[in-house]
Amino acid sequence: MNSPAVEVVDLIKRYGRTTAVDGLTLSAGLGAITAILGPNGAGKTSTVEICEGFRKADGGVVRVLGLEPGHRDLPARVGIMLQSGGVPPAARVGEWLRTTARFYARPLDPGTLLERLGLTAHARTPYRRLSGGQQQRLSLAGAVVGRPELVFLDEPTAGLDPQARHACWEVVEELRSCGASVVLTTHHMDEAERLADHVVIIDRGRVVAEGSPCALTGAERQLRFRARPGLDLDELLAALPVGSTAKESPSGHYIIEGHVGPELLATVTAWCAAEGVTADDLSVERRTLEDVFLELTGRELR
Ligand SMILES: Nc1ncnc2c1ncn2[C@@H]1O[C@H](COP(=O)(O)OP(=O)(O)OP(=O)(O)O)[C@@H](O)[C@H]1O
Repeated sequence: MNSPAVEVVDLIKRYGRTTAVDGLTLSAGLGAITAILGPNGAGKTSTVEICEGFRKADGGVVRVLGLEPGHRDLPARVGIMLQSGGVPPAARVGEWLRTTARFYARPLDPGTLLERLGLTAHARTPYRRLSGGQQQRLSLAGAVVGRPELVFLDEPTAGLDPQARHACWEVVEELRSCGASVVLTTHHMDEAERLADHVVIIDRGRVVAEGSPCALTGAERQLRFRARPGLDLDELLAALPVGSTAKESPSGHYIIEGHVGPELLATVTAWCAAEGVTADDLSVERRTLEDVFLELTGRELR
């Protein structure tokens, strides 16, 4: 069997008294997109930067394409997109990407990549004059131009407009279809749901759940609707089949879980009618990855 693209076992990283990564174990499959999710400060960047060879671990084992991070063969095989920086401020967009491409044996065409990421008109612009989103797109181009076997993307679409996010997703999906492995961190649950084959949720330096987006969200469905805040949910629950749950979160948004079928739907709408409540946006949906994420990691700010 092929070994994974990235394997992390019992990883520990401390900064003084802070244990940022606390016995974390994960593996990112070959040819797959693995998304690492977690609240601020969960240890995502620390973990990824250890895999990239930028930081030293305090314990555990990490293998990247079967090699130790920092191994001299890795730069030619691995692309890295950092959260910021990585391009000299005075470097002109087109020139920098062409120069970067020359380090690799079989690079992608820099001009095509600039076109795909909407940077052609800025080819002669120095990096420091680009907007934040344009800088981000150039960093992505730099990470993939060498046709890497594995690419690490740290929050690749943070701060990008919707058009740029979609362009970025297409580039990442194309990488996978060419057989590359992708490890990305993100705070966008929709991004993970759309792109990832495997999602790893980490909190306080440990893995709290992992699986495909479908496996994590499960087959269970929810009934959701909007109505005036403060409905009497105990009364509604009394009318619902045993085993149902009802919550208002946030104010004026209601979520009913349990055996969501025609009977439950009819009961909820009949109850609303009897109470003179108009249920807006009534829908039956699967739980989202965001629901699962908040359940696992809580709602307090970090
Ligand atoms: N260089 C550092 N020195 C001291 N503490 C650090 C350092 N880098 C990170 N930390 C701490 O380690 C913990 C994990 O940080 P890390 O950046 O890995 O989290 P993260 O999941 O990437 O967060 P975010 O989503 O906010 O980017 C945090 O408590 C952070 O304050």
